[in-house]
Amino acid sequence: MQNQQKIRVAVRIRPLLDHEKRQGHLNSRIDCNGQEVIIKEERNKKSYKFDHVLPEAASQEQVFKGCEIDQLVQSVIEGYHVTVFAYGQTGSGKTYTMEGLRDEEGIAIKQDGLIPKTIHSLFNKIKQNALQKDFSVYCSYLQIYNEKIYDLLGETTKTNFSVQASGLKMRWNVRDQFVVENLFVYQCKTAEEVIQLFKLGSRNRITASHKLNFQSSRSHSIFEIKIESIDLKNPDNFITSKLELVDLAGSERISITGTEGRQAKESIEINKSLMTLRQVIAILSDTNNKTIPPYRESKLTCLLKQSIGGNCFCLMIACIAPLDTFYDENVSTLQYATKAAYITNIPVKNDDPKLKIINDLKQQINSLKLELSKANEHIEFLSNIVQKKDSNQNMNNIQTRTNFDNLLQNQQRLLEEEESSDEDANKFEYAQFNDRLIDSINMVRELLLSNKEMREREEQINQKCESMYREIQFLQKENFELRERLGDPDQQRESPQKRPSTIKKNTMMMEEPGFLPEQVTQFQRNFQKDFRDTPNKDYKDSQMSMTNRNIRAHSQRTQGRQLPLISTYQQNFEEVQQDEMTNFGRRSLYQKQLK
Ligand SMILES: Nc1ncnc2c1ncn2[C@@H]1O[C@H](COP(=O)(O)OP(=O)(O)OP(=O)(O)O)[C@@H](O)[C@H]1O
Repeated sequence: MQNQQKIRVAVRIRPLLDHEKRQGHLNSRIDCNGQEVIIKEERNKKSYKFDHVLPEAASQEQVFKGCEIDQLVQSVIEGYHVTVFAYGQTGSGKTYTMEGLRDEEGIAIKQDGLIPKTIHSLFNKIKQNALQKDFSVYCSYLQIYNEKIYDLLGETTKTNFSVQASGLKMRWNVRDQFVVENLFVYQCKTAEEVIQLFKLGSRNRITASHKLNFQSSRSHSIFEIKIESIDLKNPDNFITSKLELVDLAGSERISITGTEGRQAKESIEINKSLMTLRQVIAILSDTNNKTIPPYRESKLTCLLKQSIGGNCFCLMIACIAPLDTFYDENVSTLQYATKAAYITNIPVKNDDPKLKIINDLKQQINSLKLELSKANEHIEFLSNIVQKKDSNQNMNNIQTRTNFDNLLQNQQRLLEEEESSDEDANKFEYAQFNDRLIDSINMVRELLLSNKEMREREEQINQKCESMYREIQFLQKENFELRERLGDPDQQRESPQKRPSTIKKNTMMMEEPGFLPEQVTQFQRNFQKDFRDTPNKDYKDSQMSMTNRNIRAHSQRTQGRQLPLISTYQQNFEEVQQDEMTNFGRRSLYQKQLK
């Protein structure tokens, strides 16, 4: 039975700010009681129930405890993906809730929000589990600004957008996930290192001032903490999980915020992506609606695909600025929060998929070995029976011969007297013994045969296992080389911003440039298929040897290929794609010639 989990929803109502009070704003329409948020409007009295409701007076600590974030951190430690995201209109307190109170430079300095508290909680739990597991922690931080993805810990700074003007690419991977390419990932040993990185990235995040918020986030941000854990007792037990902490940009009405020009364009992009998010939430919350959620329509929903309707534990924090003037926005936020609470996720433990297969195969091998040893025992047992019968018969023969002289006369007499009846009895006994012997031999034969089959199966599994180990080794080597390679530009670049010394890893996604043996076999099979009906054998042979030559040349070329520098990676990747296109073109040509 799969572990189904509804998205948990918390609503936080922020207090009226001093300047709002001075301007005469009031809250006469929104209140809360226990787990309920109450709309006090005369004609439209309504209450909404949520998992957690945090009233105006709730401190940051109370929000952290009230939302049971500690439990979510425990799930990450156990190997589940977790997402916490803040949602609400502009100025409703999302950044305050997630990061804390910001200073003028836009860095959270006081009243730590959920992100710093969660980081501390995570490292406390790592410490508690240190005797059972070895943990590694990696962080990355990105923002989606004007529908482009930027690395907040990479080259980009607020003033320097030319480096990543086109934004980072996103691609779909084999595990059914969207991943961002070339995103910097930093290994961190302590909570302080993670918080330092987080602050560094927050400083790079784009903010602007408008009528509703003097430090409004103009981008959606995703701070990701990836945890790898290895069981110390059983090192094959390798688990990776991630904790995503998301601060969305707030929806805004341009007529109220008074934004113009660049900021107005930002507002449009923010509203567009939030609209897609709302569509996804609406579709997923309605079990009768069979429409496919439009995840692909915005970068935000692509990256939140696993979190909303996927395999994560997810907490949504809906933020409310309870001013009467925001009545419509607040009702809309409450409605979407209610819908989100109907969405079912299926969290799964993230064992490494390759190791999972290897472990399964190992289990199969063990059970086959067990069966084999049982079968061997059977064979031995039956062989013993057959041998015993043989020796018994021999013994009988010897005895008969030894006593033959003594018994001869008596037997002769008895034989003469009862010749016919004795002969019948002996014949019957002999036939019975014969039958049993044949049965036993057949059984032994069957067992030998199944023994042989099992041996072959074991052999196959071993081979599969070996090839997977080889593949893992190859991937590890490639990963190591990438890390090494990424180390260089990092050291060479003189960054004005200090990063922790443990910066080690980069998730730059590399496509395998050479052919895998399976691909070669498949390619040759395709070739055979294409030329199956070609009458001209010489032509077929020459094409076949040309194909083989190309494959050999390609693999020599790609094996000797230097791994590309980050800057030339894209170019090399296109070159590999070009190679593959050429092969594809060649095959199409063969097919045309054939026709
Ligand atoms: N619970 C709270 N207590 C006191 N002040 C708060 C609270 N929540 C928010 N604020 C203040 O309200 C203002 C707006 O908050 P914040 O910037 O977090 O909103 P936001 O939802 O992130 O807005 P945007 O979407 O525009 O980025 C800030 O000055 C913040 O300090």
